[in-house]
Amino acid sequence: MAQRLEERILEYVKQHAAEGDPQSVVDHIDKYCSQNEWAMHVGDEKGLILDQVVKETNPTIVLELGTYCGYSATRIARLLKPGSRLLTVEMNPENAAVAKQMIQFAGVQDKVEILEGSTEVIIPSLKTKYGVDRVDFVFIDHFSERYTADTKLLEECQLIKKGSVLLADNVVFPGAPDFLEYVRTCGRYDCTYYPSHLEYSDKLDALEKAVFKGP
Ligand SMILES: O=C(c1ccccc1)c1ccc(O)c(O)c1[N+](=O)[O-]
Ligand SMILES: [Mg+2]
Repeated sequence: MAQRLEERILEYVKQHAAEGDPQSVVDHIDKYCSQNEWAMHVGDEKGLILDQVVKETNPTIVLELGTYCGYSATRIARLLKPGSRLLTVEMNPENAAVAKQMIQFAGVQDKVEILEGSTEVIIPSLKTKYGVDRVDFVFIDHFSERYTADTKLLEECQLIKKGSVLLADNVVFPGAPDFLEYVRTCGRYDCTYYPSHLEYSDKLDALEKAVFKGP
């Protein structure tokens, strides 16, 4: 049996999901993590809200903060139009290695690039090192203590422009009170709150959408 939870999830997907089918990969991760071992993917309930916001945004360039095993990268990439790309940042190299294999198995590797490292280092390098001009959609799902600082960094680096959409996971559990305060009161975002539940749980959680109105 694989030593790490993330490797057990990948093994289950490889043995049971349909290779090249991102929906099958997503469904099997949800099945494993709801029936066998809890893990911190955005999950199926909040995932449907994520799908809806991605579809209404129809982004060309997506940035994800917090790859983990690649569940939401796979979930987002399956909805992206040809020629669009998703850059996802993961600071844990073991998780990045699992995510790389998960994304490859799902067949979305041509749309997804995993950037290993911390957000505070990678965000300022997106323009120079990764050829990014602006990001249309940002899924914020790493440690909630970094949500506000990284949002300010995206503004300062001029990576978000009028109309860019931020969608933050876990604004109720574990909670991101300073992020909610910031985006709701700084005057530069139109915010929408989506109440839901923590993945694979009946604990309350929510997503917050913050559409940038410009500097
Ligand atoms: O922080 C945790 C956490 C806290 C305590 C125990 C386990 C995980 C968490 C919980 C649910 C999430 O959806 C999520 O994205 C995270 N996270 O780390 O980014
Ligand atoms: Mg989360």
